[in-house]
Amino acid sequence: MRAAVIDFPGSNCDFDMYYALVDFGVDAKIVDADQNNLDDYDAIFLPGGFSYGDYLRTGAVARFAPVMTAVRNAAKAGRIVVGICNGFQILTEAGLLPGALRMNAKPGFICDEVALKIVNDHSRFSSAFVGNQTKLPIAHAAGNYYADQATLQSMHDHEQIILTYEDNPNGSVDDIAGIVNRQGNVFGMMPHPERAVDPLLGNTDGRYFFQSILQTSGVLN
Ligand SMILES: NC(=O)CC[C@H](N)C(=O)O
Repeated sequence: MRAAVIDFPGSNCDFDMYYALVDFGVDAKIVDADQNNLDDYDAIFLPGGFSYGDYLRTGAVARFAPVMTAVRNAAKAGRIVVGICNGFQILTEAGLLPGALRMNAKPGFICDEVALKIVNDHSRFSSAFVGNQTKLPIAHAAGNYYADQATLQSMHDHEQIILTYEDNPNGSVDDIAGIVNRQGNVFGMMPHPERAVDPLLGNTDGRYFFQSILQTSGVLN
């Protein structure tokens, strides 16, 4: 699998994502947000961070970066597009995922490890998780997911909610931590699987996320 990890000015999880992918044998490259061609890649990862300093609203500037036209085309073509934390915020701002990420209900940056429920265990991003519970790190000030009632109903109906918080840390509606688009190829979540891939990091549950993508893409058994 060839994967692009997009480096926006202010991204700070690009190397974590890059190393996690390389560790799984993925042919990963870090691609600058000024690039406008992603034709060479099977999967595109928008990493965490503070793109463009989180001005004017987190993800609101990044959605206009030159690379986003190529990200949209990849999404439309059914290729895998993943947004982690700031990447999730960018994908909602770009309209590639429904809803929005608002400031945490209790204002402040939360850096913690949280318990999560796997609500949908047969998506391309969650099929390798064992059981329906996991624990992953979070690190955000704007993780408060919001969507209106009609959107939420449609997401429930189409099994687009993949992960929820056991103990909601940020005020997200319906405890939502991670969602997929209707077509099943664009995914966003606030927790950081790339920070939980090695025993040295104290948690290896993030490996199930990468295994899910690679197994459902036919790269791993
Ligand atoms: N870890 C991150 O990606 C941070 C996300 C975002 N800038 C926030 O604070 O909400």
